[in-house]
Amino acid sequence: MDQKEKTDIRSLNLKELTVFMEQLGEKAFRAKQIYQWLHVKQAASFDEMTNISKALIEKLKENSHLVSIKQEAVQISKIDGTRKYLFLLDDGNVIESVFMRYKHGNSVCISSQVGCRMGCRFCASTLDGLVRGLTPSEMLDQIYQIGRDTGERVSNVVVMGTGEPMDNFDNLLKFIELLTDENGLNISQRNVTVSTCGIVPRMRELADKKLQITLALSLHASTQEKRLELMPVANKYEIHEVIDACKYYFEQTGRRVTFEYSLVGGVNDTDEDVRNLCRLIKGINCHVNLIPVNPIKERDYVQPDVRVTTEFKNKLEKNGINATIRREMGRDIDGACGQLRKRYMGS
Ligand SMILES: C[S@@+](CC[C@H](N)C(=O)[O-])C[C@H]1O[C@@H](n2cnc3c(N)ncnc32)[C@H](O)[C@@H]1O
Ligand code: SF4
Repeated sequence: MDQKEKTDIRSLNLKELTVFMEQLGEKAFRAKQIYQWLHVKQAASFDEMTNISKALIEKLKENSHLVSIKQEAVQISKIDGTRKYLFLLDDGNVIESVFMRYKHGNSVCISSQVGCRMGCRFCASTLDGLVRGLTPSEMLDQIYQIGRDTGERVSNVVVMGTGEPMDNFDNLLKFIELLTDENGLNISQRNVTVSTCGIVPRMRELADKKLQITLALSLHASTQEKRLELMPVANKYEIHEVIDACKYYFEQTGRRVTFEYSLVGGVNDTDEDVRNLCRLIKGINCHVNLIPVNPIKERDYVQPDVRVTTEFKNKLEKNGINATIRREMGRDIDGACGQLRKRYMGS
């Protein structure tokens, strides 16, 4: 059987794995054992499953495929221990993930797609378009591999690497289910953040699931006109529609929404921008994350002065809006998101 036709065993939930085992003529309790190997012990191959008979391992190899991504490179920051990983997928594609240490625990930022088709002007991940969405197992294995490599527990997961998670929606939902499953890694839903450029129907659908995960909206502008300059997705979903979807998310889940705002010098960092932003999001239970734009060589966007960034934050706070300036992690190894992969691919 071709690899592609085989069941992606690490993407199955326990119920599906039980059905799969029954189809192979095995007892249901075997499913629990194998699920443990896949998601608690995080086995990289079937041969690691020492309490499973050789015959069953052969049957599993014949009928299923165990996704295990390969660490191709890692850059480690001398400043704060941030690690940037490059992983090789079975089909030869490469993706990036980042491990960060915070006071409240270790956090992993994962990719959800190979490339992205959303075309945001400042983002390196989209320069070569979308190749494909990642499977639930490929999303999970970024966390498993990093846990193995560092030997440390991962307590927070942010879906903020390459790709638009809402453009890979079913796989995203399955990934969250597996990640937060009490029989698996059991990460609390509250410690999971999904960031989107604003695909309104999917944001609303996610809200209806009433999960306890945090939704982060990449807002980056305070008016429809300015957002259009930076983010082509604004052609499809108007800024007020996107804000309404955020309000809906809060209503359905009770979870405070995060607005990400990449500050670009001379583009969205003026007094008028901050005034418009206050007007746009006033009254919403939210938090604003200000991120000085990370320049990429393909565009001439620059970071504002530190003074301008601080002023921007202070003005938001004066208007009663919670705001932080995102601390740059791994400054010495940093390239903007997606740049390590681009360099690896030789462009
Ligand atoms: C790479 S995206 C992935 C998640 C999702 N596609 C989104 O846009 O929210 C994660 C965040 O990184 C931001 N980002 C992308 N390129 C950036 C850059 N050069 N400087 C600062 N932030 C950037 C995005 O705007 C977004 O808020
Ligand atoms: S910012 Fe997010 S949605 Fe926009 S191009 Fe980059 S990855 Fe895609």
